[in-house]
This record gives sequence, C-alpha cells and structure tokens, in this order.
Amino acid sequence: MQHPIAQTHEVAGQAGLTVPPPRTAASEASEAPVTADDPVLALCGAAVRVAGRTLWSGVDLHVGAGEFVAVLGPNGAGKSTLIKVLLGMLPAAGGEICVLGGRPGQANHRIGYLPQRRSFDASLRIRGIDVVRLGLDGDRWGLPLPSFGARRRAAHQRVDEVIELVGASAYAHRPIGHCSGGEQQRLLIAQALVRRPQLLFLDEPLDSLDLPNQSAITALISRICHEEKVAVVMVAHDVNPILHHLDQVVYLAEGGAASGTPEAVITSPTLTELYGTPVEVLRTSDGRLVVVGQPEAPAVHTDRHTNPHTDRHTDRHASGLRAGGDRAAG
Ligand SMILES: Nc1ncnc2c1ncn2[C@@H]1O[C@H](COP(=O)(O)OP(=O)(O)OP(=O)(O)O)[C@@H](O)[C@H]1O
Repeated sequence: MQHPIAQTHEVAGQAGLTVPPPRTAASEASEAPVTADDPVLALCGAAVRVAGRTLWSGVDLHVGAGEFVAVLGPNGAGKSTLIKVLLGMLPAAGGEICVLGGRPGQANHRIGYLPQRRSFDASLRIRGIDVVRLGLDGDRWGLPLPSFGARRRAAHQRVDEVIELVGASAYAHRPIGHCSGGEQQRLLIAQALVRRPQLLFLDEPLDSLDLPNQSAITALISRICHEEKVAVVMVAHDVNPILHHLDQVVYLAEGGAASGTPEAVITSPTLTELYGTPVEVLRTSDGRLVVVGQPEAPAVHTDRHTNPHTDRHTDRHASGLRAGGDRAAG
C-alpha cells in the first residue's frame, strides 16, 4: 500500500524532504466540518496489528486544539506506527479513530508531519528556505511550482513568516547540508508548519540533539501549540525535556497502552499494570523522571496468534522480558 505522503516523499527524494499530500476536491468534499469544541484527534479503543502481531491496543485519546501530546514507550512499541495510522498510511485493527473530523488520511493537507530524522548530506546545496518552500508547493513534483503575482508574493511572505517563527532567519539562506542538526530541525519544523496545519505530527524531533537544543526546540514546539493553537503529537524517547510542557501522554508497551495527563500515566502503579511486571517511577530532586525495572524491548519479533484477548499476554512472554533496565521515562 502506498499513501500519497509516501509517494511524494519518493519524489522529493534523497534530501529527506517532508511534503504533505495534495488537497483534492474529493478529500475536501468528504471532510466533516470541525468546530472549535470538537477534538482534533479522537481515538477510542484503537488497536493496530503489523505482520500478525498486535503492537498496541486499547488506545483512548482526545486531543483538543493547541494541546501538546507525547507518545512514549520502548523501542519497537509502535510509536511511529501510531503516527502512520493517524495519517491513514496503515489501517487500524480495531476501535475508532477520528482525525480532524474524518477518517485518518482524509485531512492530511491540514496536518504537518515531520518523520523520524534523516540526516542531510553536507554536500547538499539546496538552501534551508527552499526546503521550507517545498512544504508549501512541492507536493506534485518535489520541486517548487512556478507561481506569479499575488500568489507568489503570498508564498514568499508565508515562508519568511514561518522561518521567523522558528527562529531560523539567520541561516535559512545557507545550504541545508551546512546547517547544524538543531538548525536543520528548526527548518524542517518550519516546513511542516508552512501550510498552517491544525495538527502537527513530530516523530522524535529531539533525537540526536544536545541538551540546549532539545530545550530550545521543545520551547519552540510548546509556543507553536499554545500560541498558534496547533495540536502537536510528538514521539519521544525521553519525556524529561518536554515533561513540563505536556498536556497528555500516550504510553505504549507490551501490546497495550495508557493515556492521560503525565501525572496520571507516568506512575509506578500505571506502568506496573501496563508492563505486567513491577516498574517504579522515581522523581529526582531536579524534577526528572526515572523509570526503574522497565523491561527491555523485544529483540526478536515473531508472528503472533490471532486471538485479540490473548495477544498482549503472548507478546509479553514471547519477548523474553528482563527486568532491571533503568532509564529516563519514555
Ligand atoms: N510494515 C511493517 N512490517 C513488519 N513489521 C513492521 C512494519 N512496520 C513496523 N513494523 C514493526 O513494528 C514494530 C514497531 O515499529 P515502530 O517503528 O512503530 O516502533 P517505535 O516504537 O517507533 O520504535 P523506535 O522507538 O525504535 O523508533 C517494530 O518491531 C517494527 O519492526
């Protein structure tokens, strides 16, 4: 199966550029109107199966405009897969999912998406500003379309505006391959924002950034959420850099899920129940969370059986759990 986002990614090519799928008359006609009170995202008992295995199930989540949500869990828990399901790239195996008032995939032109990080080759000559511009008009051929007059001026203005919003004006005219990891990440966030999305999916945007850059990018994302009213769903490995900005978390593990406020979910009882083995959440004097006893992620994935009531149990035992892994929450 190939989704429009995947197709446009192929066209946008080796630069690892992110481009949303085109808006079509059919997709617009089938969209339900969303009012200010409607959740931008609603999941009820959602589940997904990949290669015969239930990655997660029982995901309940309501996200309103301008909320900041983190998706947490060990390697292989299905965090990126959740984003793909919300984009309509993979079908859900159960439950109900509503994205911006419609089925996943119907309103992708109103969603900004930053996939898991790919690095830019240092020799890549395309400028940061061109990468941002691709988010606006690069969805057909992977190259900016020619535009004239007022449309062209409006496009330039929007690109400049969003570059300023993410604080990238100083280096947006440099080749992207010459920008640092943090600078590239800001430009990619600008690209995902350029169409004024109502919903932003960010897959590990803090990966491989140093602590000051993690803080700066987190503050930027939080500002986008709360000031621009863009709802953000962000996959993260470590909740600590974002903890104080979050409205909700979804914690995926062992084929199950827990969701709610960070205070309700990242607790010893909730994670112990989710993992099915004793897990302790400790808070350090500087407010960081450390999860003690979180089992290792399964090293080998095998096909699972079809009974949804036994999948979670089977997965847990087949993964060869080893208690004692201590790590920052997430
Ligand atoms: N199309 C697919 N076919 C088979 N297995 C898949 C497919 N897509 C994902 N998987 C498997 O599903 C599991 C979850 O993958 P996913 O990338 O969602 O995990 P993740 O929680 O984001 O992991 P990480 O933290 O390592 O990025 C992995 O074991 C992966 O190998």
